[in-house]
Amino acid sequence: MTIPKVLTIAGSDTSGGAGIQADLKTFQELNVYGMTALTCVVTMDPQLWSHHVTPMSAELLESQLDTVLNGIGVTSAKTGMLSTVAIIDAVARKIEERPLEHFVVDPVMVCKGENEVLNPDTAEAILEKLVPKATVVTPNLFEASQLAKTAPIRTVEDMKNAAAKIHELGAKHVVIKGGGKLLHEKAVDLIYDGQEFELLESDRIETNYIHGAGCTFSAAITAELAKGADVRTAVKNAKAFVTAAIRHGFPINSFVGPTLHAAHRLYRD
Ligand SMILES: Nc1ncnc2c1ncn2[C@@H]1O[C@H](COP(=O)(O)OP(=O)(O)O)[C@@H](O)[C@H]1O
Ligand SMILES: Cc1ncc(COP(=O)(O)O)c(C=O)c1O
Ligand SMILES: [Mg+2]
Repeated sequence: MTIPKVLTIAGSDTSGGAGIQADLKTFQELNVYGMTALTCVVTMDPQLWSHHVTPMSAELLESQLDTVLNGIGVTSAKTGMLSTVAIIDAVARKIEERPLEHFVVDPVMVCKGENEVLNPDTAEAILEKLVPKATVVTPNLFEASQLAKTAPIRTVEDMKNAAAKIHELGAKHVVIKGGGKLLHEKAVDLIYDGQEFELLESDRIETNYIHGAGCTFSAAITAELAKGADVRTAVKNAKAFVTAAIRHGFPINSFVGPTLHAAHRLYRD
């Protein structure tokens, strides 16, 4: 049996629901072999749950990328939290040396529950260096407005406008996640391939337990692409996977609740 090999280039969420942990759990659920290149470690204050990000050195990240890209080989990779410009430069360089069949860029700029951009310099570097190489880029509403340099996105029309601008930056497919924040009764995501807009709608679930939903969604897209799906099918399957995971999200303390990565397997509702 051959199992597709995939790579996540992302940060460690010590609480286990987002970041590299969400990616690996998703890869496992979707029957692909997951490997990692760690960019940073995120820890939380036990009393206040404020986040602290400790970056890896760019050299250490490069060694991890060499291990996987040159020592093993993958067809599909995704990025998550990239904590410094040096790290983003290193990712861009390594991907240029060894082009991938599928490169999913999840342009993580914020953590849910935190209002500030992690680092404004990294937002610009992601836009310049990684988005042009992306098979799929998966911003949430805030990240889409940063990449497209538009006002806050509130409606489906705003999403379409931002998607067209992000496509012009060079991403082959743009997937903007409306999630729970759009002025809409459904959880709407938009796919744009430069030609056609397609809206994906699912029930909007009333819950606070959505930590790591974006990581889970982009990891599922990466896994589905690695198994041979076309982009639209991969995004649709990923949406079904993350919707089930959100439906069965659960609290792990008084601050945070992750999605349940096993939901698609445990509950078929
Ligand atoms: N309340 C919700 N109900 C149903 N789906 C949701 C909800 N919130 C987010 N989603 C979906 O989860 C996925 C991740 O979106 P989102 O949570 O906006 O990303 P991020 O975690 O990057 O902010 C998207 O497919 C989005 O539509
Ligand atoms: C390491 C890491 N990556 C990514 C994220 C973003 O998570 P989400 O999938 O909720 O956008 C977080 C949020 O805490 C994180 O800690
Ligand atoms: Mg996100």
